[in-house]
Amino acid sequence: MLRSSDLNATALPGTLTCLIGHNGTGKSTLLRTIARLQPSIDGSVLIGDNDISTLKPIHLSRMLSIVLTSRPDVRNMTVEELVALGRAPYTGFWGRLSADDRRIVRHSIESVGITAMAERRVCTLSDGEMQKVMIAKSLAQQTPVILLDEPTAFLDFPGKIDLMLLLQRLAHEERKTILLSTHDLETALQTADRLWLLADGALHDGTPHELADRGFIDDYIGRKSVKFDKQTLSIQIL
Ligand SMILES: Nc1ncnc2c1ncn2[C@@H]1O[C@H](COP(=O)(O)OP(=O)(O)OP(=O)(O)O)[C@@H](O)[C@H]1O
Repeated sequence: MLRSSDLNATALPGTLTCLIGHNGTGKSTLLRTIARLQPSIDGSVLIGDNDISTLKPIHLSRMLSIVLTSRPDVRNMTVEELVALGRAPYTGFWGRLSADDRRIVRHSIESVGITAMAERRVCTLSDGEMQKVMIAKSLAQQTPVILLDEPTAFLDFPGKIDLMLLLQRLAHEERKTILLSTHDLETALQTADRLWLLADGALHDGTPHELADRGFIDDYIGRKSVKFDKQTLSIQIL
């Protein structure tokens, strides 16, 4: 849950929430603030009953993981080794993996369908493959909350659909709270359980149909040459 004087929104377990808004409205800033990568100017972020500003880093890293668009500088690692870094909050100073840690890493790799590339070097991966690896790392971290900043930005159209359906499945089947920012409005409308729409300094929180019915999607598109169908949540350029 997010609270401040102007913004108040909740992302729930078992749901995929998409954060949308025009360029520069503050999506990345909001995600980075929720993940405590930058200090909050105002308001508070609660995970369950815990205000994240009061949590020790080790506890926060067991509750929340974030997948950013930047590639980690670990080009010589294998995919499996990188995913295993997700176990860091549990493995202590030396980072030694137990049999249970290894099982969790393998399961995370299988969950995102990248078993065939487990032995590949990270530097050989495409952007889309890298996104899946970072999601597997996040799964290995076993956090109830996963944040992703524009995970579909560099993917081709089928890749975007695959990734959104993967995140939807992880939210629904593994009861994760998944919050991601995206500019892919139509894909978000079709796959998200809820939307957080940042516009005019406010955050509108609701299901895609609720926000569509309240006129927020039309306002966000803001073009007479674009027809938005509230029933099917589809967009047509006239
Ligand atoms: N390090 C920074 N220093 C100063 N201003 C910043 C910094 N980072 C972002 N901003 C500004 O804060 C505002 C929000 O930026 P942010 O990157 O959060 O937006 P965004 O919604 O993610 O944008 P986009 O969709 O273009 O990625 C913008 O006006 C941006 O210029």
